[in-house]
Amino acid sequence: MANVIKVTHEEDFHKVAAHIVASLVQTSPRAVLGLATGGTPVGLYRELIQIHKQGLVSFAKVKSYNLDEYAGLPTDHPASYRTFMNEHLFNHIDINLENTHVPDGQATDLDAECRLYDEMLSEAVIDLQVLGIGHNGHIGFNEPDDSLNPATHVVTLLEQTREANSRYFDSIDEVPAQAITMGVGSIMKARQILLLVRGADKAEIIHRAVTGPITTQCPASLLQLHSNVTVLLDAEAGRLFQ
Ligand SMILES: N[C@@H]1[C@@H](O)[C@H](O)[C@@H](COP(=O)(O)O)O[C@@H]1O
Repeated sequence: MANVIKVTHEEDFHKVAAHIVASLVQTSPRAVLGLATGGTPVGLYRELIQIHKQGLVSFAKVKSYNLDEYAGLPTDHPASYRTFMNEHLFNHIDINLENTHVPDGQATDLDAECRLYDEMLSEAVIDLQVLGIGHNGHIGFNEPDDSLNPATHVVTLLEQTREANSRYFDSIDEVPAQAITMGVGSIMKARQILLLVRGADKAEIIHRAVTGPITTQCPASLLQLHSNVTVLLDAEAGRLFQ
């Protein structure tokens, strides 16, 4: 059973998330972080930058692995996840960019890139994996399906996922059809998972993921099998939890 934390005030959401990440890095300066993109963790990253600027935490020895990246998008495209991470976090803290890893969506051989990413992951145990959730229960870009691939793989994005992410592009036609994502096996291997969920539109899916059946049709429900998951909810996303 996940540890579910529901916060009342929106600003506390980001502060609580940042406290969890920063405390880990303070006690384990060589921590390995699994990082996520999307709108939800932006406040967490903003708070971490603040805490870093106050001199309370250093990321100099931290390593990071991101969950996913669009296929075929230039690394410096404004909507690439590499750009997102650089702009929202890495460029503002003392992390060594060489210690940050985001799958290379521009690789000519995407399957080879997936194998390479898995090799890197196999050499590093993720201490804390930050996750968001898609409206259909996806984690990373692991979309609902009859079966799930445990390893890093190329995925064809569902239309609703492209639609949800089209806000970062000029139009939905520009959203890549495919992405590279860490698999659920790699996510489940993390020592600790912090699942961040905000907004009324996520209330039903997160309730289903935490309390409903464990099914590949809701990839986040597999997290019920992990022994150290914290689900952080804002008031709206936590509407269906007592
Ligand atoms: N690949 C990312 C996911 O990692 C993220 O969790 C999801 C939700 O994003 P948001 O937080 O913007 O709702 O968006 C994308 O699909």
